[in-house]
Formats: sequence, structure tokens, C-alpha cells
Amino acid sequence: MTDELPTGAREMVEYYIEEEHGYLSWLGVSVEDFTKNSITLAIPYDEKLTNTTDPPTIHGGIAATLADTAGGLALRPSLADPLNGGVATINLNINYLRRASGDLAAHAEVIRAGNSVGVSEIYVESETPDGETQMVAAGMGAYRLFQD
Ligand SMILES: CC(C)(COP(=O)(O)OP(=O)(O)OC[C@H]1O[C@@H](n2cnc3c(N)ncnc32)[C@H](O)[C@@H]1OP(=O)(O)O)[C@@H](O)C(=O)NCCC(=O)NCCSC(=O)Cc1ccccc1
Repeated sequence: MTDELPTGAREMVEYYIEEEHGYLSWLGVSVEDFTKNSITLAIPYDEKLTNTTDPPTIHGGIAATLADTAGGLALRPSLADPLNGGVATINLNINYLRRASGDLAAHAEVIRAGNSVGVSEIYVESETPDGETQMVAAGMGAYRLFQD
């Protein structure tokens, strides 16, 4: 697998998130990095996403959403036809390691992309309440790959 993405792939994913996907655009998801077998997505801190803790910490579902989306999008370039194929989550496992109180960044790497199933490993980083940037969640996702 080369690390080269088809021309315009990043712009297409950005268009999908910002213009076509109401939930992901509402969360403010952005593409930070995209290669043939990995992607990094981010969500900026927003009070509307927090639990009522002191200090406020981001609801775990937000990190799970970002991890799920990153794990799935990381697999898209592995499809025989990345434009017309599709990806759907079969199973997602998330371990929350620390509380998150800042921007979230999820980095997903393809572990294996087969013909009909792919697996991605995902790490989510954020600022923690003590002011350090650390890994706040680690996940693994299995995805159904639709080749056309
Ligand atoms: C498909 C499978 C995972 C496995 O079953 P198998 O027996 O191996 O599959 P089979 O070959 O029989 O396929 C037939 C079924 O597959 C459906 N389909 C076809 N093409 C597509 C397509 N392109 N995308 C989606 N589905 C497609 C088709 O309508 C048909 O359904 P039907 O039979 O008519 O109702 C099944 O258990 C399932 O659909 N689970 C729910 C999965 C789910 O909802 N996950 C959460 C949402 S993902 C998310 O949010 C994360 C994310 C977001 C954004 C970006 C990245 C990540």
C-alpha cells in the first residue's frame, strides 16, 4: 500500500463533512491529516459538548463519534473504488483513559483492509483538566467495506 492519496481526496472528505453531513458539521469536525491508510480529525472544544463537571469535561460520546468517523474514513482509500464504495461501522470499542477538557483530535490507522471487512485502530488526544495534552481514549473499530 503506497501512502499516496488520489488527488482531491482530502477536499472531497472536507466537502462531505462540511456541506453534506449535518451532525459532523455541527460538531465542527475538521480534517487535520489524511494519507492512504490514516486520517486525523479534530473537534474544537465547545461548552455545548460538555458534562456538568467542574471543570467541564467533554461527553464521551463526542470522542466516540470522532473515533468512529476517523476509523471509517481511514479505510475509504483502501476501497477498490473510494468514490462509489462505502463504509459502515460493525463494531466500535472505546476505552476512556482520562477526562478531556480541550479540543479533541482522533488519529486512525488502518490495521487491515480486506475485501468486505476493515479494522482501524484509533487514538484520541485532548487537553486534560491538569492542562496537559494526553491520550484520552483509545479505540478499535471494525467496518463493513462496500466495494461499489
Ligand atoms: C452491513 C452490515 C454491517 C453487515 O451485514 P452484511 O450482511 O454483511 O451486509 P450485506 O452485504 O448484506 O449488506 C446489506 C446492507 O448494507 C446496507 N448498505 C449497503 N451499502 C451501504 C453503505 N454504503 N453504507 C451503509 N450501509 C450500506 C444495505 O442497505 C443493506 O441493508 P438492508 O439489508 O437493505 O437493510 C449490517 O450489519 C448493517 O448494515 N449494520 C448497520 C451498520 C450501521 O448502521 N453502522 C452505523 C452507521 S456508520 C457510521 O455512522 C460511522 C461513520 C460515518 C461516516 C463516515 C465513516 C463512519
